[in-house]
Amino acid sequence: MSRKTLTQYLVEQQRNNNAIEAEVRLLVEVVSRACKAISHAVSKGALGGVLGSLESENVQGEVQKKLDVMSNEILLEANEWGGHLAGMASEEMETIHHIPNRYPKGEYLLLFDPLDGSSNIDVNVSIGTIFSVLKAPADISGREVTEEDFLQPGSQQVVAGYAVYGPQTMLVLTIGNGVMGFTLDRELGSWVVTHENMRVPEDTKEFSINMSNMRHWAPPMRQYIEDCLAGTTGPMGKDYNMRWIASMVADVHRIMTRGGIFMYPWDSRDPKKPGKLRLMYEANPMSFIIEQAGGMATDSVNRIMDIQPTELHQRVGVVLGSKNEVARVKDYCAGSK
Ligand SMILES: O=P(O)(O)OC[C@H]1O[C@](O)(COP(=O)(O)O)[C@@H](O)[C@@H]1O
Ligand SMILES: [Mg+2]
Ligand SMILES: [Mg+2]
Repeated sequence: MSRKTLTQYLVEQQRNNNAIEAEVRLLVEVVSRACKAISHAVSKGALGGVLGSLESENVQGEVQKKLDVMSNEILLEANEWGGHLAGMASEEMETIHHIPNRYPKGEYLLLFDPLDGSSNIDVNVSIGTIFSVLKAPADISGREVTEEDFLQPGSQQVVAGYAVYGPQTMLVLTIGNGVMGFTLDRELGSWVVTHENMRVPEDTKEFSINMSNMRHWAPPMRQYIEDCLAGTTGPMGKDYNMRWIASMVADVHRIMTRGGIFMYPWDSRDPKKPGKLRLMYEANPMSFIIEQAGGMATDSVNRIMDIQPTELHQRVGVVLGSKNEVARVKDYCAGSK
């Protein structure tokens, strides 16, 4: 039995289910093609000269890896030509990217973290790409797109997805009616449906957090982890396992597959920042995917997708994954434990 490809799935969603517009379908096709090209570059490693850092820093003051910049360029170039977009924004660019005037302006906005998990590139551990699609305001055809147009809460997302470049290359996608997983068939050159209707188990015994920051966390977060570590002898009454890959894409993908809770909370190293991860390129798309799979995503207390962004590169605390465990952390952080 031959399996469905991404293209067949998207056509079906457009024609039979009316779940997406033609423009969105084409946009997802273009982004997924760009992810294939990134996957190809990633897999060449040292042979393709893609490892290592550049001299440059991005807007967040982080040293850019060669692959951060290459992946950004691949996504920009692919979507300028065929993306049906009004504009793009990326973790790696200070401000928004206008679509050159010579092309008809589309109605959508694309945001991405071109290469997530940069610290894992040179050590051959899973990395990925995260993306989010928003609808531009209705008057966009008559004017230039602005940064303001992108500042929409995550609940407005039309599509979110990630590609994970691991032992297998996978694309995980939501268009707002559940979550589908596709595996890249390198012989065919196609994304093939392999994980239908992905669901996050409601309960878990596995947490994911960078434990080296423990002394910097707020007391309720420390307490929650201490209670997890106490296992069967503590208030949770169960033993927990821990995983931290340090690529959000890979950690979230594990949670999408077998459940778990992922946390990058506020910490006192840089107290003015609400968190390390970026709302528009990381937290919102992952929250949309997790919620569509039956999970929950908060900044520790509030729903991430309800946050009204005030800046393009805004940061946020992130607690997401198995619903009942995320709710438990919320109880700790809201002061009820
Ligand atoms: O190195 P730390 O502090 O554990 O942080 C790891 C986190 O940082 C990130 O790598 C940030 O993403 P970028 O690589 O896109 O900057 C997340 O993917 C990951 O969860
Ligand atoms: Mg990232
Ligand atoms: Mg990145």
